[in-house]
Amino acid sequence: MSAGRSNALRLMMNSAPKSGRQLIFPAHMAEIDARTIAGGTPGIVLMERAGQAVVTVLRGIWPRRPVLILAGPGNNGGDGWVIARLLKEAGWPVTIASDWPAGALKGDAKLACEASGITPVPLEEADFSAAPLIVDALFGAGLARSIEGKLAEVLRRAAASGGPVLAVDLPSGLCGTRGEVLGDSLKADVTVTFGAAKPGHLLAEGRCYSGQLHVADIGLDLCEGEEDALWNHPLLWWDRMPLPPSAAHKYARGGLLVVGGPRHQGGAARLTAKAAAVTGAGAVTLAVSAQAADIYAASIDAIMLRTVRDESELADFAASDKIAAIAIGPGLGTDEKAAAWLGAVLSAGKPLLLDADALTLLAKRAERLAGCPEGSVLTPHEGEFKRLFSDVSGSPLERAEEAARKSGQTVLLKGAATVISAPGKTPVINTRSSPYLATAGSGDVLSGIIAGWLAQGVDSQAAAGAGAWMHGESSLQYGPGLTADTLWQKIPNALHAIGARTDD
Ligand SMILES: NC(=O)C1=CN([C@@H]2O[C@H](COP(=O)(O)OP(=O)(O)OC[C@H]3O[C@@H](n4cnc5c(N)ncnc54)[C@H](OP(=O)(O)O)[C@@H]3O)[C@@H](O)[C@H]2O)[C@@H](O)CC1
Ligand SMILES: Nc1ncnc2c1ncn2[C@@H]1O[C@H](COP(=O)(O)OP(=O)(O)O)[C@@H](O)[C@H]1O
Ligand SMILES: [K+]
Repeated sequence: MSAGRSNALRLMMNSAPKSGRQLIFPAHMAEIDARTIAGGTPGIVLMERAGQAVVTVLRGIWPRRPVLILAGPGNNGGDGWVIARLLKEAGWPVTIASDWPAGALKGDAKLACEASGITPVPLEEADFSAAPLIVDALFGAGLARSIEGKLAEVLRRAAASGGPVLAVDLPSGLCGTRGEVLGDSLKADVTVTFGAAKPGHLLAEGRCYSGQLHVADIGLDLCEGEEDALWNHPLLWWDRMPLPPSAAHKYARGGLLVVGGPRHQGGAARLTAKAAAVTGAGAVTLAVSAQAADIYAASIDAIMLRTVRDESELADFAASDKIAAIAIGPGLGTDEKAAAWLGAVLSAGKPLLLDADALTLLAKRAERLAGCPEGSVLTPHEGEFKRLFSDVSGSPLERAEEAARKSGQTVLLKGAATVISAPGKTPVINTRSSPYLATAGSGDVLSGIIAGWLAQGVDSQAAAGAGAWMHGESSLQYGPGLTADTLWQKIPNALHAIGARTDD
């Protein structure tokens, strides 16, 4: 590793240790909890640390104000009782609403309730009229079924109060595994969770319900490598990315072939090609038919254009030494000719970035999926995913994993939270992104970034992880006004943000 690279990494290590990127399912976290207790840390000590962590975050955000704590029947409620006691000791006006007084509680939650010296009001009598700061400690990791009836009514009243909400561990009613709301839930402004974030904080409705997420270290016995998923960050892949050596020449930096389509769809492949070039592929060539060449040529400068007569000429070019990877799908079309061109690049044996129309074509002829060269990346959005893997169901995480298993390739399932799964590897969830990405053509730019890394010899999982992160980072740097045809211009900012530099 070069000195430049190691310095960049060291800087990142200081700001975000890799362990901070672990994602753990709630049921798995309960095992870690039990292991920690068996290792000599009493449960009540963990609960005390959890409560203390919440109070530290809470006091860092809000000045003293009335607090209403909703406490449930389990240990999530126990945390609520610790928070109540600590806030009361600090002189905050605290009310606790719970249908489970000390006599109805067990274990650490009972101890925490008794230690508080506070008598709860029943949930039905919780007074939200003054818009207090609401601490949601009803249910966390132990949510076992949908929230209904009286409990759902309390959550609705809390939501209607307009008071800010801090959720303890998980917003009550949010499934920590899948990110779905079970019955009802309460949107939090801030969530403080313990040990590691849960996939449910990021997936489906989880991101919106969890608000600003804080992960508190409470001394759980959590091992490196036991995570169920990883939360995307440059630390996961940056040490696998090449930096241009001083003696670089363009083909050594990676030759990428981008396959174009009909005249009227030229924009998509051009966006892919431009994004790949900015990402660092040294020589990007767009291959198009003679009929479409003038349209493509009209708005590319740094991208090379090559006209090909037919699929056999495309196959020859794809197989040449100058091509390290191939991107196909954006603007390809789905007619017979497009299918033949897809067949030509599938046989080249180079890592492929398969998106858009290429995925639709593959869905029509599923046997072709098995012929994809090793190290390829599939980037479906929800619609394409359903076409391609019609028999796969579950959360985005489960579906991406199953699709990677079935196809033997890295699958990146796009969405507000994007999931990247490679066969046999821990899946990665990307939430570094802006909703402004929901604009036509932004997926073509993502394809270009990933293909740009594939062309530089980066493995498919790292290329997809880096692609999702840089795409999102570019969108955040852009902000309002983002359109796909200018998004690629922010890619250099994303490269700078992750510390890319040369060896010098
Ligand atoms: N892991 C850690 O490291 C640490 C974890 N800590 C904390 O512990 C929390 C997990 O505690 P937990 O296991 O007691 O589960 P919790 O969320 O309180 O709920 C279980 C209770 O709720 C009930 N119930 C469930 N769903 C329901 C529904 N829909 N409607 C009605 N009732 C429902 C369920 O009833 P049952 O299903 O048994 O009938 C049971 O009584 C975790 O989130 C964190 O805050 C920290 O203290 C320390 C470190
Ligand atoms: N609400 C959102 N928040 C963050 N990213 C989003 C959101 N909606 C879409 N995206 C991202 O925008 C891109 C859209 O890609 P895609 O659906 O293929 O669009 P297109 O086909 O028009 O290029 C994906 O990378 C997706 O993850
Ligand atoms: K909660």
